[in-house]
Amino acid sequence: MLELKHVHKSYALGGSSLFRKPMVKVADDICLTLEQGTCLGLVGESGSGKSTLGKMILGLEKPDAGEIWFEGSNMLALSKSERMRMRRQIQTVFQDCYSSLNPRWPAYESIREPLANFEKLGAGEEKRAVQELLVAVGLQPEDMTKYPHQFSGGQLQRISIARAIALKPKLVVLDEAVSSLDVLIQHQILQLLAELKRQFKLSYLFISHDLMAVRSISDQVAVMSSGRIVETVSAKEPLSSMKHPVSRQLLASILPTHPRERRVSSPAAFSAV
Ligand SMILES: Nc1ncnc2c1ncn2[C@@H]1O[C@H](COP(=O)(O)OP(=O)(O)OP(=O)(O)O)[C@@H](O)[C@H]1O
Repeated sequence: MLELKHVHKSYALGGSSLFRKPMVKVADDICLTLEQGTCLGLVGESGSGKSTLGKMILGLEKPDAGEIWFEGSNMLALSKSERMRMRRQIQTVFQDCYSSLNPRWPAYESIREPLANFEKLGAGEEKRAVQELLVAVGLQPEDMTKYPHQFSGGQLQRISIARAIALKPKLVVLDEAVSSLDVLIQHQILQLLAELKRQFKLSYLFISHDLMAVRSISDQVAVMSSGRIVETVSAKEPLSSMKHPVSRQLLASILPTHPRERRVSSPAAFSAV
């Protein structure tokens, strides 16, 4: 479904120098494949380039070099109208549900907006579609009249998810989508995402710094460090199959050496240890 071939991206480092600014590589020869109906987890420390990779797949950033293929088309070679058509097939959920939803809009407007942009439904059909989406994400149809400040963080993320799946996309880029939630709510949202993936035949790119959350939902896990994919493993393999020093470092941060000292940070981690 999605293939990245030798993708490169650099940013100029800040500063007021008159001379050529030094560049930082955030994607360095990235090659990745995501099969239809699966979840590819992308894990790595802060600043390793995960979000930039997600943005390039969403068309929000342009690679300096390389190709991004989606459903047999090179996304970087599409015309504007073809890109728009393709764009509806790839949706996203960001970490910060408070800023990704308009505080002045009731849930109805937030979920309806993509439908209004891309589909010409009658008012009754739109309302029915929004209500069905609310139910699909575990909320009530009546919740459509409520405003963001009337929801909890977990409920807001459910609305962001409803909005992301409103157009029945093929791929959803989930960028730290559960990171701002407390542990139990994270677990519920991960379960919801797994259920929606099955129900709506979705594929996911799940970006997180939390290795256990990534493993709990992904089929494949790619580890990123300084703009490079340093290791890709099946999520079914035991943790010990992760050999790269960066992967070991991520593991060490969640699994202290002595069992008595283990502070289980998520239900996913709990089942793994
Ligand atoms: N628009 C930009 N201009 C310049 N530098 C940028 C820009 N966007 C990101 N960067 C830099 O690129 C690097 C990678 O950022 P990115 O957000 O992709 O990493 P990340 O792995 O998602 O990190 P985090 O988990 O903290 O979000 C960082 O050093 C960041 O400061």
